[in-house]
Amino acid sequence: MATKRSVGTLGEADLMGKKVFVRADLNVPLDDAQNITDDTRIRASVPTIKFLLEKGAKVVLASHLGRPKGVTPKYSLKPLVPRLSELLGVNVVMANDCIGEEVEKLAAALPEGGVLLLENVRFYKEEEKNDPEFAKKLASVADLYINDAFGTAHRAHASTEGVTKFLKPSVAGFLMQKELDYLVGAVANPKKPFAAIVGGSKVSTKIGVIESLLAKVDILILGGGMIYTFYKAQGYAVGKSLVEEDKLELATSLIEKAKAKGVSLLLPTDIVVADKFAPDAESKIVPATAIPDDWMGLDVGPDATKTFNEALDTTQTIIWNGPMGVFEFEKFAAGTEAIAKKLAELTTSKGVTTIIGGGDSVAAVEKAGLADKMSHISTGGGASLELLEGKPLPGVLALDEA
Ligand SMILES: Nc1ncnc2c1ncn2[C@@H]1O[C@H](COP(=O)(O)OP(=O)(O)O)[C@@H](O)[C@H]1O
Ligand SMILES: O=C(OP(=O)(O)O)[C@H](O)COP(=O)(O)O
Repeated sequence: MATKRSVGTLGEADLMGKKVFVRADLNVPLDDAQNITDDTRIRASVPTIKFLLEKGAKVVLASHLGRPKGVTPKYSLKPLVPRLSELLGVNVVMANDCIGEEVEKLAAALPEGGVLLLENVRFYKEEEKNDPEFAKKLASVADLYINDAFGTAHRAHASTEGVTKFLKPSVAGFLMQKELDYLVGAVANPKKPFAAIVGGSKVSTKIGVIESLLAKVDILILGGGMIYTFYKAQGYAVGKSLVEEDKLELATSLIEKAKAKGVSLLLPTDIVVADKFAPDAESKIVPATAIPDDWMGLDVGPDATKTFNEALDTTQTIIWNGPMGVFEFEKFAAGTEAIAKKLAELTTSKGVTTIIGGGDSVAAVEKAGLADKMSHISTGGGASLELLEGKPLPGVLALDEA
């Protein structure tokens, strides 16, 4: 993907008094009382907005929240206003819509250094259809466009892609830039040795990532539910563990590809097995070659963790996507926690570049309280997966080149 122009190239002359349409990913989790349960994505969006406000711009801020079908009060962005205002140090004005007369009036009345938050862009089906008329209406209240919504950059929607046809320049925000620097830059030109750790539930959802990373890494560590398909492909008994019967040949071919490319592929040597899929299941540690019938593997064992740690000790760059086990159950969280701890230690004590590629691995790092110890934690699950598979993201492609 060509390098894109970043917001840092915009100066006071470009921004003073200008209305800037900022697409952020403010898709944060809310509880039943509409309280924000994790404000990471809001905090991650602040540097770009603050930069614009300091340069005297007027910010028209847009996002989606959830996957509403039409106007749905539970998916309103209104609950975000107090936290946004607090983090930005300004009183954020909220519109009841994302297009139309009221939005036009509020945008026209914005002072320099003011922020107008639009209502959920997905309240219109035209957003996800990337309808040009809708994109034109969104664009009509602003002079230029900044896309900082990395988490939504894999969607070709009106506010992430269509709007760039009507606003120039269209540039990447600081968060978008940082995500691309790590997930594209550091992965394409890693400090070597370079290791990837891939886990998660199924091999089918990670094939693209594994294949793409096999071309770049020195070490590939596999964990999570997908490993039982690899074991079965090698003729081991896997009991009641998760297996994708139609991916056995693929698993064998991935093992062969790793060999051919000289990649050290590490599968766990021992497993924590359970008698049922439940937090209170009976559990025991067994060799990977001896999973008993009627038991299922839900975590990697201590020997595997030791081997993984020794391999990781030799590296300079590590990318991690997907938990090592069912980390949501305390009894089966140790393998995932050990990876989180190891990466935190290597980042802080040895300056190793550690990149956490979105999704459940981020949740695991946060659960372990180690989020601030990693080099980069992606704010996009689906988007980071697509990037790591080598797919171009429509929301990035549409931006001006640097
Ligand atoms: N051995 C296992 N058996 C079943 N599920 C597993 C196993 N190990 C991990 N998982 C589950 O995989 C899920 C995450 O998978 P996935 O969505 O592919 O990862 P990510 O969100 O990081 O991309 C978690 O909910 C976790 O409980
Ligand atoms: O939460 C998001 O993606 P993620 O769960 O893959 O990280 C983004 O806001 C994109 O949302 P979408 O998958 O409804 O388009």
